[in-house]
Amino acid sequence: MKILPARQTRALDQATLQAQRISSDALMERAATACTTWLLDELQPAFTTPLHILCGPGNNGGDGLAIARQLHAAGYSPQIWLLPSDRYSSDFLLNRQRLPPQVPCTELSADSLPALPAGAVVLDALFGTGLSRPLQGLAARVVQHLSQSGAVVVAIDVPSGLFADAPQPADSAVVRARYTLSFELPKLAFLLPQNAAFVGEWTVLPIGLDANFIHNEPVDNYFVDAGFLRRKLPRREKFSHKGTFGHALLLAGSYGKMGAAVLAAQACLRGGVGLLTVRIPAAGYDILQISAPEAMALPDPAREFLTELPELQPYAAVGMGPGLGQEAATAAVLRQLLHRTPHLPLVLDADALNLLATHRDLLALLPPDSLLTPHPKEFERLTGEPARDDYHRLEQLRAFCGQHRCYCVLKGAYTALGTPEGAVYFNSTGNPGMASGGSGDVLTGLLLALRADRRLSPLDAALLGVFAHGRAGDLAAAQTGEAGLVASDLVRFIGPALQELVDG
Ligand SMILES: NC(=O)C1=CN([C@@H]2O[C@H](COP(=O)(O)OP(=O)(O)OC[C@H]3O[C@@H](n4cnc5c(N)ncnc54)[C@H](O)[C@@H]3O)[C@@H](O)[C@H]2O)[C@@H](O)CC1
Ligand SMILES: Nc1ncnc2c1ncn2[C@@H]1O[C@H](COP(=O)(O)OP(=O)(O)O)[C@@H](O)[C@H]1O
Ligand SMILES: [K+]
Repeated sequence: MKILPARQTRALDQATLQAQRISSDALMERAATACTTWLLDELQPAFTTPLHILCGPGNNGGDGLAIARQLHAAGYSPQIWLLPSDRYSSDFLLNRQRLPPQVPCTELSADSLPALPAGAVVLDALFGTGLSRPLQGLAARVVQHLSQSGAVVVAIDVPSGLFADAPQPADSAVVRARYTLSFELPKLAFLLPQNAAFVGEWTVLPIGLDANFIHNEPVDNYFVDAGFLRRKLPRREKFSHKGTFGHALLLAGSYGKMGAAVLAAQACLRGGVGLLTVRIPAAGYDILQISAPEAMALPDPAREFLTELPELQPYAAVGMGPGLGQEAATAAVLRQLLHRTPHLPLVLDADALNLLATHRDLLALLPPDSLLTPHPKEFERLTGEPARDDYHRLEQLRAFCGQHRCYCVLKGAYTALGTPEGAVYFNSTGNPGMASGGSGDVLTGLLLALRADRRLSPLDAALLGVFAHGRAGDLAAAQTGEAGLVASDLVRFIGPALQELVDG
């Protein structure tokens, strides 16, 4: 799915009205119907549940008024609270008129705020994508009142006070929603950790906005769901052989961290690689041979960490990082690797990234289309500059990928894949059970397998790998629960997660 900024959302609205020859109030009615249906199906309020709808002066408020009318028609008794204004949108006014007289409608003021008992449901329809400045005065007071209550808050389109695609000043008033119902497409703000407390659980409600417009509109940001990846992972042809899927080389492990090498190796094997060779320090030889018998072991002469780069000629892709340590001799191996692989697909993670950050001249040697997989702290080391906020970090991601012509997987709840062209793809799979040691090593191994598969472009390999890794986490968590999920469980579910994506 594409992620449209607020200004493009308005153009999408207009394009829809023209293409479908409908009036703006008909579109508002669709939006309201989608929200009402969600409320009745998902929240299933009792007829006695207190239902309050807070309406602002624009079309977001118009949505709230239309929802109130629909809830009333369904037998509920919503109460409306209006934010006074000297300018209302025409569809707000139209829906104000359409409101049955039985629906109580009160103007908000500092002395007149709804009493909100715990368990009350409040629909926040104060402001949507038309927010042009932070909330102040009465609107801010209402938001504060709301956050002090124990009410279940459902934000319509976007929590009021939250900019859909830009940071707001610290300590601005923003509604803290339990649920956010967004129309047609997700908003960038939903995907950033700094907004989690405002957005709550978000859902996209399709309202039939113009698909042609969405298709043709250039964007910087995408949300990757299973539909987005359809037909990207080719099935295995009947007469394929191990050469078809590439021979990967993994450089990983050091004394005490051989598990990282094992996890990455197992994930690479489950990721469908044709052949895998693993370069481990000599002390890791038995460990690897026993825990990943399908892989070939190529022990380094040194016992505890890597000191020599093997011959690279046989390999289709090279991965380096999990459990490496940061010895000077290992940094020299990374340097040789970068010098000798101008055309080999590379996947760099963990200590390989930390070594890049401490030997910064190496960054200039990164072959084009290299794939880096930092978590936010590793990314900060790579850029050398702490991010001011999550939006700034995204700008850093675009700049870094552009400057180094690389793909960078910035790991997190919505892992963000940056491309050399400046696009960012947000992943939709995964769960907090994956926030434990070793999950990243599994991702590295899986990505290495997909980069060794010559049938896949660098972008598709990265998108598929990140998605399947999270999906493996979701499949595993369904069995183990989130707390009980460990990285080796991810390995077991890579196969099923990939199989779901196979074309045809
Ligand atoms: N294509 C879509 O996505 C659709 C959007 N609709 C709704 O329309 C909304 C957008 O409507 P509008 O463009 O009217 O915008 P809003 O309803 O968000 O508010 C705009 C009004 O609020 C004022 N305003 C902005 N920031 C303010 C602040 N901080 N303090 C006080 N006043 C402020 C503006 O001057 C303007 O009068 C969406 O969020 C959604 O709820 C639906 O009705 C139909 C379909
Ligand atoms: N809350 C979360 N929701 C979804 N995925 C998560 C969450 N926390 C962590 N992950 C995923 O788990 C992996 C953790 O990687 P990393 O931080 O490198 O861990 P490690 O170094 O322990 O292997 C990443 O792919 C990340 O996206
Ligand atoms: K809202």
